[in-house]
Amino acid sequence: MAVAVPESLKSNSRIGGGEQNFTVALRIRPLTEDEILQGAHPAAHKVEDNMLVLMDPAEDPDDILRVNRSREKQFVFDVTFDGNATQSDVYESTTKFLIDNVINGYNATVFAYGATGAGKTHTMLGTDEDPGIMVQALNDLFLEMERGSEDLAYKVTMSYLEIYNEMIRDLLTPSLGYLDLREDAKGNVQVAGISEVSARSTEEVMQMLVKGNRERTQESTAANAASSRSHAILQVTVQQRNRIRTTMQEIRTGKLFLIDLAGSERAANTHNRGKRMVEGAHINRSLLALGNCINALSDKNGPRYINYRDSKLTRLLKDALGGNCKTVMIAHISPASTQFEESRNTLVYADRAKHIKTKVRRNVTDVAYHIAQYTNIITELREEIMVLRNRLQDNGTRSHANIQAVQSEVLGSRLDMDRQELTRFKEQLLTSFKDQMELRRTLMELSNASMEVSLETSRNQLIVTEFEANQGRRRGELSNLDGDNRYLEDEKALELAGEDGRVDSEEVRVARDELKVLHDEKHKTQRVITTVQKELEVAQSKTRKLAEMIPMRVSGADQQEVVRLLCKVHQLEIENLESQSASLLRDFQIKKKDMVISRLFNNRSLIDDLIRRQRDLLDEHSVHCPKDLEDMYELYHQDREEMIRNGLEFSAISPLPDIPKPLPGLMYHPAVEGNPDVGEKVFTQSAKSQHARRSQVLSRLYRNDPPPDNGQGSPYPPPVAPSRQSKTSFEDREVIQTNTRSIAALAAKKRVRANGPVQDQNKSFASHTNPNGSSTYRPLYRPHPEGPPTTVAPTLTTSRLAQHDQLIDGGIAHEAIIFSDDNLSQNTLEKTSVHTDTSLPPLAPGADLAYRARKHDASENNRRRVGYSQQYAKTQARKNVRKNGQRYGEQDQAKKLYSDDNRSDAGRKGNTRNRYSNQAAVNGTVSDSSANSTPQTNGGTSKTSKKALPTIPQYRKGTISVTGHALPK
Ligand SMILES: Nc1ncnc2c1ncn2[C@@H]1O[C@H](COP(=O)(O)OP(=O)(O)OP(=O)(O)O)[C@@H](O)[C@H]1O
Repeated sequence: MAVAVPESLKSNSRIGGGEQNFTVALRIRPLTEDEILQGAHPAAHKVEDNMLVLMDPAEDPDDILRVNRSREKQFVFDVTFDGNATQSDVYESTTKFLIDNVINGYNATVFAYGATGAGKTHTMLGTDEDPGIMVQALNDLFLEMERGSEDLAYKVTMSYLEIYNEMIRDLLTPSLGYLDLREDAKGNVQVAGISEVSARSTEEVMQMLVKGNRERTQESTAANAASSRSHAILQVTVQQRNRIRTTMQEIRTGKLFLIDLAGSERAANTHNRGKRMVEGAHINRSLLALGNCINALSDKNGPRYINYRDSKLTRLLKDALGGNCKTVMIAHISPASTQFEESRNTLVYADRAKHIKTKVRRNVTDVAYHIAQYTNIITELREEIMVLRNRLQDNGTRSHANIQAVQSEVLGSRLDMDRQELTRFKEQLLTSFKDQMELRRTLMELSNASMEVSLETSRNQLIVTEFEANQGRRRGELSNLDGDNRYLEDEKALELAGEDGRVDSEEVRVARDELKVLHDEKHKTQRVITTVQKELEVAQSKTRKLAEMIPMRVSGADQQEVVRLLCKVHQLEIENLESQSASLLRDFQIKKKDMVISRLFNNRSLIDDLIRRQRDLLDEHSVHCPKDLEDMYELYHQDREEMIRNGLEFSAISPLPDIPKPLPGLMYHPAVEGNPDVGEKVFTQSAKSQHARRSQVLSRLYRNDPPPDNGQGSPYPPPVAPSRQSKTSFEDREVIQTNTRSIAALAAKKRVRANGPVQDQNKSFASHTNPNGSSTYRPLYRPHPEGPPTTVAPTLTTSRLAQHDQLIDGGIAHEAIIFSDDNLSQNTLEKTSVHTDTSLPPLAPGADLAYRARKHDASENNRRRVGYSQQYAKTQARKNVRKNGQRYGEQDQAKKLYSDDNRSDAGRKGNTRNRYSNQAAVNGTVSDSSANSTPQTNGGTSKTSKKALPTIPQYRKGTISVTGHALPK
């Protein structure tokens, strides 16, 4: 049955000092079998937790003297236990709260009081199976100390003694005999020589307790089979001190006294005799002294003299009874009616004890160490410092290791983050690079498409302008026809004319339609290019920002190196793409230059026609030709002859018109008019005189100086208008340019001859010598994709080849071509005389590869460039030599060729046509326009001769080709 802690005990249970009342508890044991056999009945009854009623079993209703007295007596204590209370209940309510007080330096006493056989030993000592207060208190004490602060150190000592017949005996060391009580100057009573045994655990205390109990004097009496014949006192001293040593150290000393008193006994009940009776007398005397002390201490009139000295028991319990101690008295009674008197006496004593007050204070000793002790203290402190240092070092090492572990962990996580971030950045960067490259590639393809459109546009424009130029020629020729023939031709023209009056061939119509489509395509492509360029700028900006941000976000050197390499790879990809783009651009430029060359040749052809027509008009109308014009005619003839002599005849491509000889009286000497020999003499003047004359002409032309007097009094031509001057200058520059080309072409021809067949040296050309002595080279251009393989290939004369190469690779002329190409206006093109032949023969298989090989053979190109450079140097040297008036064999040869050519001409009119016809017949022209015609071998104004006009470059889908000529067998 659990017993609640009474309110009165709660104040005592608090840790602290001050005046405190005795705590009195009452325990009523159960009836024993003997008592029941004796017919006893319960006389004591617990009526409440703190109250009992004692019934007087001897009440006699007939006793008149006691009639007015109450049969029952009520007692109130702090707590009351009956026979149902357990050992634990009693301990919890009476003793447990004292443990903390003792540990903190307060004294406490628990003693069991009562008659013999009332159950004191049972409460205090108990049994092994049902331990009493001593065991439980010591057990709790050690547990509390273990739970105490680490800064506090405890020392527990115990002594166990008995007072038997007023003699003190050490139960732990019984051999010590009887011990005396001594009192120091402060009045503290101590047992001299008693052994104080240190205990470190509850087990040690229990072992000592068991050992001491074995030594305790117990005898069998009539009242108790195992009656304690002595007072047993267990003293447990707890010293508490701080672990930190200082010069002044506080030591708290708490003492716990657990006392099992011997029971008072009445001799009548115990039937003791002899020794037992003596023992009983001592017991009763000491208990009487205790009772007296209690009576004195509990006097309501205030404290009076307390005679502790009447017994050793009271002397030892001096502090417990009236001093510095928290005291708990557990009174024990038997409920048996047969023990009524003993029980009543006990209750009366206990009731008095309730009024006893004690003054409790903490037992604190401040220890001041002597200097002599300081050495030990210092040594101890040093040892402690060393221990602490080692501990710190261990902790430090552990901490250092921990820091390293944490650092490595942080580093690892950072590296992981870096790695993850790098992966993310890498993906972003690669995506950005990929987008950028896609855009660049798209831009390149669009640029290429734009170039293709441009080329295709030029090709169609060429077709149109050529056609229109031919129409112009034809109109001019018609104007020369007589009436009937003109009528017939007009009828034919009307038949061919469309609704708009324009006479377009099918090819021209297609070309015009394509031009419209190409015009739209050009603008459309340009718009797309603009859009893609903007997208590329955005992508570049994004990539730039990413590339700038990544090094700041990625800390590792390796990671940064990875990013740098990625950027480098991207840069290389860009360069690769740019080189591809540049290659495409070069191809495009070459194609455009080829086209420009073609246009220039056509332009030259137109100019030749113009000159011829003008000359015809001059002849027909016998117009006086000014001296400077005659000079220009002369220069024109010289250049032409030189080209012919050097194999730069344009007959196969753009034949020179049959220029009429200069009019007599101007260019020629009057004395030799009509005499070809004399005429020849004119052209066989010395190179020096030729050069001087040429220089004069050029000088005049460039400075627009007035022509010199011809000595015949002929008037100077009227002053040339600025526009006219300009035109003349342009034409003159053309002449100069042509002359320059001639020199380069001559050099090229010589080089070709020196190197043997071009096909061997240069895989792109096959050469053969034409019957007229000029070399014709067949370029191995790309085969027409729609045509079957054939042995027929287009041809290119040596002069064309040389001009082509020279223009492509040579200095000023090269640049001039580029600029003239870029600045070539539509009007200019329309004015250009072009002849086309749509029946291109397919090329031989592999020709394309050969052409490409030539284009991309850098070493070959370099070699050729070196050759051109050398040739250019030679040309310059020749010019210098000419300036010095030296004569060259080539000029003689040119004159001879020119003379031969003139002699073979049937006449000025139609001479050109004859030459075209002859050339076509020799070369076996197979153009559509001439395929069904019969080649003319003699002069005349036949239509066939017109159709056999010189071949010109023909462009197809951006690929250069040349109107074909059958290779000579
Ligand atoms: N609360 C109890 N419950 C059961 N039995 C008890 C109780 N108290 C005492 N007894 C029994 O009563 C008998 C006497 O008890 P105990 O020896 O403890 O008395 P005592 O007061 O110590 O006597 P004495 O003064 O002679 O030593 C014992 O046999 C004991 O087992």
